Amino acid sequence: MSSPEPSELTERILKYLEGVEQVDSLQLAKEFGIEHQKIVGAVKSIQAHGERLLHVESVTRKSLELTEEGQAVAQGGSHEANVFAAVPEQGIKRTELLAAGGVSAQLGFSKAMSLGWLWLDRSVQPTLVRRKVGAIVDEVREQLLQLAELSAKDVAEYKKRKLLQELTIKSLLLSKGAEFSTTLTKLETDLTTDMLASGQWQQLQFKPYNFDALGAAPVRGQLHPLLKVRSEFRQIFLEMGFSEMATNNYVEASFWNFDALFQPQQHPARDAHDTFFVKQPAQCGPLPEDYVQRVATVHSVGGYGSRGYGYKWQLAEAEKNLLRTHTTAVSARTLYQLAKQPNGFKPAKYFSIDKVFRNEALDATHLAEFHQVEGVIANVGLTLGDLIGTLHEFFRKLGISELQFKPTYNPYTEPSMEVYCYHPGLAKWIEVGNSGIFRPELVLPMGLPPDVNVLAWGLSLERPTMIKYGINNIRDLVGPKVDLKMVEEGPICRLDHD
Ligand SMILES: N[C@@H](Cc1ccccc1)C(=O)O
Repeated sequence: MSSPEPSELTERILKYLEGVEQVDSLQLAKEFGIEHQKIVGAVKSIQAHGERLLHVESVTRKSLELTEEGQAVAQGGSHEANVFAAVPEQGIKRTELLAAGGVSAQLGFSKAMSLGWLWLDRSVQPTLVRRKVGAIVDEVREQLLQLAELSAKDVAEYKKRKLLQELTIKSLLLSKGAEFSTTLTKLETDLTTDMLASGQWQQLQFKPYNFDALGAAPVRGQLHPLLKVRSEFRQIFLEMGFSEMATNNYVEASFWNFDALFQPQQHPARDAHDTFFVKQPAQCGPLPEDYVQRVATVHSVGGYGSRGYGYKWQLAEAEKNLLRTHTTAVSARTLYQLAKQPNGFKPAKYFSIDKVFRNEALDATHLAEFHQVEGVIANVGLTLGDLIGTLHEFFRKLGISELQFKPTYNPYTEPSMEVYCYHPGLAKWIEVGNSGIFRPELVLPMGLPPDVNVLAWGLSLERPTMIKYGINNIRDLVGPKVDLKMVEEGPICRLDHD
């Protein structure tokens, strides 16, 4: 289809109208070979020149059309006629008759039976389908070929059989107005100082304001999907009464990242393969001495009912600066602060969502930096049941209601559980988090009362974001290869929480 300039089209429409009484916009579209929508647009712009040029009336018509199946029947015959035609003189086994034709053959067979065209000969084994009449008239086909002559009852019947459909067609009926003309004066869109000074404005015609027009989209910043999902998580924690921990330090002492969490100094995770150690400053500032002493003791000789690891704990190892490998380092410092409150212990619920760093092999789902979401609850007498209940509530707010737990090992929690959820899209259980109850070797040296238990769980922010935004490769979400259009046009995130 050609698409002439809009102004060309408006004049073409007016010229056409000059020679006729009236014309329908659909008819024009057909004659000009142009999309109907374009004709409607051109009529609208003619109307902008005033109401007296062109008379426009909206018309709505209903029209009957064959559906795809209806067209097939009109061309190749009805299902029942085709089934009839497929029955040979000597009869045919029913299964054989129906084998090729699928659903339509089934349908055609029952129709042909009820019309009395076919009968079942049970005097032979196996039963045969035979013709009951010599010849038939395919009325359905004939009627579909002559839609105009259908009775209302037939129309209803064929609509039910999905052979016919009724369409509503809207168009514009055009005729000449009182001030009809085949040429349009160009309408001015701006009133200039020149027009005012020369007095020319008095002769000019101005285009009316279009208050319905959409304005130009303002240029604005856009939040990255990770930030959008982060604010949803934050909202959920806040609704559950958690307060946010201060995570604004990527550099952490090994002490808080590992030692305070009862991870022995020879633990493989501390190895330079997994951890980015900081060269400068390589050592952290002063650590709380008496607490460090209690941590040293519990690692080397035990205490609080534990035998410890039985190795020589070294301060120099704990003082090494690193990029934190998990947000649990922040949880450790926050719990130590909680234990030190001058007015005694008060129950607390904390959360954090921030960046962590690991020296890992990079692939489609792993980068050297990512975000963790972590929740911590400290209260008297908490149990594993409380942890499971809280996880159910937390994940339900994320729109995940089916959870399973699998025992696992973390140096800092006992018992520890991996959290799995059923992903209906992937039709399998996927791991969504890790959790546990902090060990006595961790909370007691901090100074928390012995009857207080601390529950905690963690998950990554990237994984739910990738699932939510349908991103398969983490490099499409983070890093230099990210398509900024994805960020600009990405929808807001709504987790289905209640
Ligand atoms: N720190 C753990 C997550 C976790 C947090 C709290 C309790 C248990 C596990 C991780 O990095 O995977």
